[in-house]
Amino acid sequence: MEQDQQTMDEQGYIKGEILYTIFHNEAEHFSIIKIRVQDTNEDFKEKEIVAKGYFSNLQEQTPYFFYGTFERHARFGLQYKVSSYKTIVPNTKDGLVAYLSSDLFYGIGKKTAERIVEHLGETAITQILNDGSILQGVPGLKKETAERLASSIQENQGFEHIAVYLANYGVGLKMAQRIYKEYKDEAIEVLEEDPYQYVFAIEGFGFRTADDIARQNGLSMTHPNRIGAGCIYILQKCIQDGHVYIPIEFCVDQVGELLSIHSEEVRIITEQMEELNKEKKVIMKDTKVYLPSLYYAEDGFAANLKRIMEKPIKDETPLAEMMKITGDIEESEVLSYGKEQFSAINQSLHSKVMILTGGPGTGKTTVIKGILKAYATIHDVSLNPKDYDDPAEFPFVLTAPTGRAAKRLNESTGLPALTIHRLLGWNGSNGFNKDEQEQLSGKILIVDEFSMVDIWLANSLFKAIPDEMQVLLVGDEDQLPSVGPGQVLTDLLNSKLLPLVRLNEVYRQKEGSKIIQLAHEIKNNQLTVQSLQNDKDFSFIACNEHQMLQVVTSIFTKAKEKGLDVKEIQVLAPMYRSQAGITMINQQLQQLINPKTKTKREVKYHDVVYRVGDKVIQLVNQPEDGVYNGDIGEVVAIFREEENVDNVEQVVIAFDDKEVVYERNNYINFTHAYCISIHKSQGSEFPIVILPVVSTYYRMLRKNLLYTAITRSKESLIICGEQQAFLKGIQTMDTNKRYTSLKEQLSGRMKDLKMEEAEEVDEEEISPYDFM
Ligand SMILES: Nc1ncnc2c1ncn2[C@@H]1O[C@H](COP(=O)(O)OP(=O)(O)OP(=O)(O)O)[C@@H](O)[C@H]1O
Repeated sequence: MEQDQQTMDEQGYIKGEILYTIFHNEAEHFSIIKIRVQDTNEDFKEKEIVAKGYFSNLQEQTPYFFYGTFERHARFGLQYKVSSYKTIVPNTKDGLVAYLSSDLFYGIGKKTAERIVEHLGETAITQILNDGSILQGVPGLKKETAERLASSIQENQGFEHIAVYLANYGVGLKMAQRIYKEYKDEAIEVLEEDPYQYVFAIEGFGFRTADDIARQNGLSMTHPNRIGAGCIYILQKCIQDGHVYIPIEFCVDQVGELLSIHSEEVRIITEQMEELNKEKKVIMKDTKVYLPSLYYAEDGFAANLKRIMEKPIKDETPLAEMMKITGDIEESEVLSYGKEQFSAINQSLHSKVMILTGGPGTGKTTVIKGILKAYATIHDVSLNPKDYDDPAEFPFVLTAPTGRAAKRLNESTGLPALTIHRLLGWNGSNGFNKDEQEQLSGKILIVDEFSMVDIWLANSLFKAIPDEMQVLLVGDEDQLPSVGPGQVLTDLLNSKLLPLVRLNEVYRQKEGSKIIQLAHEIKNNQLTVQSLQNDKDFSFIACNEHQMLQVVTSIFTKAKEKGLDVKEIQVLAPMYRSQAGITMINQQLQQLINPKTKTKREVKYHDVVYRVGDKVIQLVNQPEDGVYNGDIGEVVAIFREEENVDNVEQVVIAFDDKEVVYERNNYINFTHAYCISIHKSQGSEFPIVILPVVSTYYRMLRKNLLYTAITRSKESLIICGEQQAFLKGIQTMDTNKRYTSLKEQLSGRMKDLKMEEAEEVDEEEISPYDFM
């Protein structure tokens, strides 16, 4: 403590009492306070100063040392920005009695405080901090009260002590709060012995900061903790690029580079990786290294897929009967299935697990509806959930990875469809309610937009599928892979282990859709400049990066003049930065569509203004509130702190069927959605899409990205930008290979499993018409 004091005294400080609190945010522990200055080593002569910082449990009329720096605020003038602080524990008997009987310590009145001070003397606090049980000897003090007081004193002083200590390493108060919450009294010990732990346990704690602290504490360049942390850090970073594993050699190189370890010493890295492997902190297999959660996710998914496939379907419906059944459906739907579509219906009803893939407008939804109806006829079951007394008896389970995709599935089939998270019952940090112990009920599971499902979610879903359940995985293989690690759909297709029907024939094109034509030309590498001629549902507006905002604005202005609902129009762009990036487009469109008015409430968060009426998008899964990454909503209310019982500022966002309340520390979970990223648009469709494409996006312009963007539009597509950039983009393949080993895992496991028809189905010989 004394040493801390010395180091801190070299820093600027203000000693003083809090007069009153000007602002306090409970969620972030952020406060702005007015201080009466008692002493300072700063060049400051005033009697009072406004200070701000992240504090825990500050008490008015209690003296503190505040360490920090002066800052001039544009509106509020000179302020003291506090980087750490500590209570000045009184050293007189009267002061101690006042301190112990203050609001800080519940249940201690003046009389009890006097007895404590009487018994322990002026050094009472130091004695209690050293050994809380010393309070047990205070006459008349109940054991419970003594224990509670000891832990409150330790808690209060503990945080300040740690904050002061961390400040020596340049770690601010906000981070200190997070560290203290996680490690409590062990924070300093961890910091001295293995600060790298913070990188993995504390959000926002950088590897470089931990490394600097470790080096200051004399940890050698090749210390096992340093190298181990470097490995885990590199593996975690690689997950962000979608990898499930990375080659050991690559990992060693990356760790060497991160830690500046010379090539002659790389042996030390390999040895430490083997150590981590023994401790099961990483998994090394052949030439690959994984984080355990990913290794076991792939392994678990493969094992569960095998388990499900091992139970074949008992009843076979003869082909002639299938023809008859589908013929009846065709009549009721007033269409006739194409050969591939019939194949898909027939094959899926005879396969335990099947994949259905195809581009836009090839009839995936039409086929799903056909499968549901045919299943209902074959098994003589109702498609109406209300006809079942026990909901668990309802045979059809429909799901999709995003809220919007699930909603579309529900609208197109008329059956209940949930997000995978809701289907499995997300229960917060502990995972899902449905798992291998408590599996899903139902007979046939249809998962739409399967290309978006990462290996973690695929594993969780397949765990919960009972042996007898039939599974149909539906997705478009040409779309972007999942945001999370893995490429489950692609790996399953490449493994050639599952029956597959690929729909190639386009039906919507027959209705004259240029959008679908473009999508298929991109997919088949056939698009030329001529394809970009304007049509009734497509236009290409030539402009450069600097004209983009003006062009997008004028499209919206014209749409408004024509009386179109601007909410129907969605701008999709590949990146946030640039003159024509998502951030600038959003700012511009907010001004046009939802401008500032005297009455409309707004809040500012990190330089972005959110206003009632703003269109916003959810950026992360928040299953506890039923909102998911990619859901689009509208700000419907903003409450000031004094206007609600929780005394915190709140933004309320309405999504399709629910309203979600966000407090300031969660504002990071949403952003404006006048323009959204193409990645976030996966699984959603919009009536009108505006797609800016300019050469400044060059690094992002890839075939699957542009294909995904174009296939989001249902009625109308407007591309604005440079033709050359667009043409170059659709010819650029995504070369960012993802390291995954699902294909190998599957072929290893399935060797001994007698496969059903695993080839792509081709029923050239038969046609439904033969039976009609
Ligand atoms: N056999 C068919 N005969 C006539 N029209 C069809 C046929 N199959 C599909 N369609 C029509 O083609 C359009 C696209 O079909 P559907 O929505 O099922 O395709 P999709 O693959 O799900 O497309 P997307 O992925 O773009 O939603 C629909 O209007 C549908 O009614």
